[in-house]
Amino acid sequence: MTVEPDAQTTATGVISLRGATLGYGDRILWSGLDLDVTPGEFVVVLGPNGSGKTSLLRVLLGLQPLTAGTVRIVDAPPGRGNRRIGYIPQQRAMEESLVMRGRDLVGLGLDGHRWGVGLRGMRARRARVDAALAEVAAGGFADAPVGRLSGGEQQRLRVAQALVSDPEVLLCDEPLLSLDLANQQVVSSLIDRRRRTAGTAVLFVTHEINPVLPLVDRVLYLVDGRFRIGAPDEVMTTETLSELYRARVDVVRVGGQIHVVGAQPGLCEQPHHLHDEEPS
Ligand SMILES: Nc1ncnc2c1ncn2[C@@H]1O[C@H](COP(=O)(O)OP(=O)(O)OP(=O)(O)O)[C@@H](O)[C@H]1O
Repeated sequence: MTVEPDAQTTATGVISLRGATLGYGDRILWSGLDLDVTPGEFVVVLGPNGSGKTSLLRVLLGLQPLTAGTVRIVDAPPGRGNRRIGYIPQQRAMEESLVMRGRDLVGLGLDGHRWGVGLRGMRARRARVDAALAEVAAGGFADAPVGRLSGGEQQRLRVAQALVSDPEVLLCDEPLLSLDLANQQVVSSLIDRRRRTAGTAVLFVTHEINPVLPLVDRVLYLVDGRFRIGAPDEVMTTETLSELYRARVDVVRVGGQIHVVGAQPGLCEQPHHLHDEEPS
């Protein structure tokens, strides 16, 4: 007798979606999504405003149920407060009046009970926080009130908070937004180092692929209920994106960067200075 394997036994990824559909009321954001993200893989999620990128992260965080299909993340259905999942929320400046120290912010990423009570537990916890701070080179400002730190410094602390529990999956929602180029590089190389050294799988929502392009293994591109998944060279082409957008979209490569011209607002690069380049 042949036994049909179920979604659980066939799952090969630390993130695994099968026939996943998400809609709000009559509106379907995406449907029939099959995706396995393997340990150490860097998957970027792209798409115009409102295409359902953040909603995908909310599903994986257990904050939003699927309309149909199945989802598993680190061997379990999504649930709140799972320390095997690190999450970097959208970059927002913290209140200037926020007096919490950086090291306390990072400590919020740790489970209380895992470190035990008493002096030994406190020491172990502190050592873990110190290690996370060192990993993002934030030791120098760890005791300052976070409200007084620069956007880049705050973002390094958010990365440390997401990584302090040694997660197997890192979910990032536009973590480079409003960072300057130097800090974009700092933050993306921190994330890259973690997935290379610890095998943490990364799902990275962004509007701008170029700052992370050298790191990307696969792209999940969502447009108006449709999607494509594949290597950047497969997905980021004039043909594929025109098909997805159902309109002419030119993908132009300039100096190792990818520019998308003619798509809906919210994704496009500036379309100027690109006219002489060959679409790929
Ligand atoms: N709880 C909800 N109820 C109804 N509609 C919702 C809910 N949450 C999100 N939406 C809608 O779903 C759509 C997708 O939202 P989502 O935030 O996932 O998009 P996104 O791709 O991350 O967009 P952006 O690039 O603008 O951040 C939006 O139109 C949003 O208004």
